[in-house]
Amino acid sequence: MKRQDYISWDEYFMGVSLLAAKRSKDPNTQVGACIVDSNHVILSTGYNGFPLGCSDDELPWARTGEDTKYPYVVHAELNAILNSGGKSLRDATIYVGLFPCNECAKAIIQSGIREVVYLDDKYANAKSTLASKRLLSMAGVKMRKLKPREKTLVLSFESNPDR
Ligand SMILES: O=c1[nH]c(=O)n([C@H]2C[C@H](O)[C@@H](COP(=O)(O)O)O2)cc1CO
Ligand SMILES: [Zn+2]
Repeated sequence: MKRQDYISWDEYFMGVSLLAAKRSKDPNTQVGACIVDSNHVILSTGYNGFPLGCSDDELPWARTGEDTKYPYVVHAELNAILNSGGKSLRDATIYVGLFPCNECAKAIIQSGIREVVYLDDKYANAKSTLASKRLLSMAGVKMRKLKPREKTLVLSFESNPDR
């Protein structure tokens, strides 16, 4: 008989997006994204970070004050779109830890992605999130909050038959 405790596609792709977020150097919010086609093939991943060649050690991670991260950081969703290497993203689904902002929504729509699956919506009342939802719904992009069956999923690097 087949295993019964295998993870769902949704859990798998959101899990990949959460793993990508672990690469983020942002001390406050780590976001990951995973773009998937209609055959359940992963097309790309990304996380929030500074552009290629722009050092994490020289640019600021501050949220407030004179010099903040905001003008420099590339959002996870845009990084995932740009990392797809020219593959078509038409009719794809993007899994993201955090609901996309309006700038990412524009890129999502223009790249042909048709569904956004998200976990957290902690900035639901921000202008950027409201504008994002307005754009995505006008463009007919589906938005779906993932309700995972389990709160956690443990990965182990130990060699263990039960992992
Ligand atoms: O959609 C998003 N995707 C994304 O990658 N981010 C990134 C930019 C910043 O590095 C961080 C947000 O920082 P903070 O929560 O400290 O304001 O998350 C932020 C958003 C905004 O919703
Ligand atoms: Zn964004």
